[in-house]
Amino acid sequence: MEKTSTDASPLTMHSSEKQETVCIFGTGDFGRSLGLKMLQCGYSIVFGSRTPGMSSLLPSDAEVMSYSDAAQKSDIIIITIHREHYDFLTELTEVLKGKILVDVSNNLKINQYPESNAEYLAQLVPGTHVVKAFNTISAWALQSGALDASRQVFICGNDSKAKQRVMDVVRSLGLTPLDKGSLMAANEIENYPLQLFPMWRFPFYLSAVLCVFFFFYCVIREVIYPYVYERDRTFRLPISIPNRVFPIAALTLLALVYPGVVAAILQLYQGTKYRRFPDWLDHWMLCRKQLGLIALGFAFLHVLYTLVIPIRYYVRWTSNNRTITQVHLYSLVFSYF
Ligand SMILES: NC(=O)C1=CN([C@@H]2O[C@H](COP(=O)(O)OP(=O)(O)OC[C@H]3O[C@@H](n4cnc5c(N)ncnc54)[C@H](OP(=O)(O)O)[C@@H]3O)[C@@H](O)[C@H]2O)C=CC1
Ligand SMILES: [Fe+3]
Repeated sequence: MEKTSTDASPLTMHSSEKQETVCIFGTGDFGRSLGLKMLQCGYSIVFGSRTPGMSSLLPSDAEVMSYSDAAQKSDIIIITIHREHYDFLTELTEVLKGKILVDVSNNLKINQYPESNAEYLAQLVPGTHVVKAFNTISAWALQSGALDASRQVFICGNDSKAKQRVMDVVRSLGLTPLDKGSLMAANEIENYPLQLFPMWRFPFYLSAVLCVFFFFYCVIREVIYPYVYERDRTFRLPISIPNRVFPIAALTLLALVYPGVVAAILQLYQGTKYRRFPDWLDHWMLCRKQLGLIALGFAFLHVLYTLVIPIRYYVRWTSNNRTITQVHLYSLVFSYF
């Protein structure tokens, strides 16, 4: 296969000073994207591959060689290979001794394996310093530069020096490292990309409960209670009542955007601000933005519904007007005869 190249001139100002060599195992989607980004940031990249001569679409400035040759070129090796194919790394135990192995892998299911991929890698290749990183960054985002919302890179590992070096690499790529502690945290970090909008779940359930509660409250107050008066209820159920529910939900959610008061009371009660908040408060603090956005959504719906109601009144007015005109006309005609 012909080798296609991608231009990768360094983007960083001090790129000429850096030129540290980093090895990337695997020439798949993620390996290629990360390699290109690192080249642009001034690193020298050596790819390890099963088929060095066949690798296509790799940046032209990068070297490609066999896994064992590539491993000798750097003491940081980023393993962009799926966990199922890690077995062959045992053959490289000697070459990899003392090196920093960066595990970027993700799984297809939450808690797919008994141990995390990073811990499995550490058991498979003893004598190495395994650091978990980059798994929450997608190859697409690296390529397109669409990293605005996901600049955070969770990092964990048992060797603090190794972790620091990986954090330096992360920083130099314009990303933000977030130290999650020892390799025991790898399981949590690996499950993270599999959780669909984790911070939206609580605000979503809360707003659903609020809506249902106030909807039934309004139905009891405005439909069941005045039932005896036989009023027109067709318009109330889908329009008037939701339009009353939306602002209540919006204001309640907006009030919940400020858990800081609860946190401050708790700190006063505990007499210190250095103790960890309980999990429920921690989670509440973390999903403030989502609560605010849902509140905004409800406020928007309230505006829409409020605009719809006068239209309904206008339609009723015109139909009433037409009926009254016709009644007048008929009474005139009958009075004539
Ligand atoms: N794609 C993404 O957006 C992200 C991927 N990741 C993780 O990065 C890792 C790589 O993902 P991705 O690049 O998408 O996967 P690909 O399938 O595109 O690439 C995997 C690479 O692994 C190498 N490899 C080594 N041994 C084997 C083997 N026995 N069978 C097949 N391939 C082998 C191959 O490189 P070669 O042929 O050169 O040996 C292959 O190109 C995964 O662990 C994934 O979870 C993490 C975050 C995001
Ligand atoms: Fe209003």
